[in-house]
Amino acid sequence: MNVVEQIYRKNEKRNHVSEDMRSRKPISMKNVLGAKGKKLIIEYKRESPSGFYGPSFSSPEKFGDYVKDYADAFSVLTEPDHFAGNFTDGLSLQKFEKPILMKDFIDREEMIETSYNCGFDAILLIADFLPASRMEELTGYAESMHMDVLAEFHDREIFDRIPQGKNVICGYNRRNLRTLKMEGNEDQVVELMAGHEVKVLESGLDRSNYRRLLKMPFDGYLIGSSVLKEPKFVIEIKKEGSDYDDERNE
Ligand SMILES: O=P(O)(O)OC[C@@H](O)[C@@H](O)c1c[nH]c2ccccc12
Repeated sequence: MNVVEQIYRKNEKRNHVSEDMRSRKPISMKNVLGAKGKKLIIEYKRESPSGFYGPSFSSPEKFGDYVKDYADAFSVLTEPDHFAGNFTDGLSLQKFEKPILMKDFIDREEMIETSYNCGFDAILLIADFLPASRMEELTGYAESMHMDVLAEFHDREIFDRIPQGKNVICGYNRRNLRTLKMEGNEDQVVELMAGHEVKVLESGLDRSNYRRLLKMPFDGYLIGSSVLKEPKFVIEIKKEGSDYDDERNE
């Protein structure tokens, strides 16, 4: 069983946050990413099973302070065992008034409630590990909580599990979460994703490929490791992305 399946199996033992700790109403990540120009979703994580460790920022708040002028949205890994995350990691980012995505292995309504109560604006649902029926149900539940969903996939064969919905953002993860290998097949999925208003490219964006990837018809780019290792790179990505500011990627 791979590490992601192990994580999902432990979900029933995850703590649930029932106290509402929000300091503001949800902000629509889909609206923010759907506006003109290339949008950056910058991610905070302390480590990952694919080998990342040692972010340049000692806390999500310090991370937010640095990237706030370049990020259009934040992403935070909250899974404790393999990413050293915590559901409360997003609280300190609310003050920046940008949408915050809870990156976790969500497969139940209770985790969406926890996400809302911990100040997040959007949740991640991974189609490679959830049946279409649960993708639909959990997307509907997030909508009832006024939250958006980043519905991501890697395996093109399961693309039809991605729901259409007014709160759905479609993401393509370049990393295969079953093997943890980076398999950037973005050229083959652009066509597939064309029916979604807001499209996000995730994982493995770095100095070797960012110019090429920014040219592609994605609205948002989810970037973690390369910026967490070298924070000033985010300034270069934002500048490169600004060359496309008058475009809306149809
Ligand atoms: O650190 P990277 O290669 O820039 O990747 C960020 C993000 O895309 C990645 O953390 C991610 C995308 N989808 C996920 C699902 C679960 C855990 C992690 C992820």
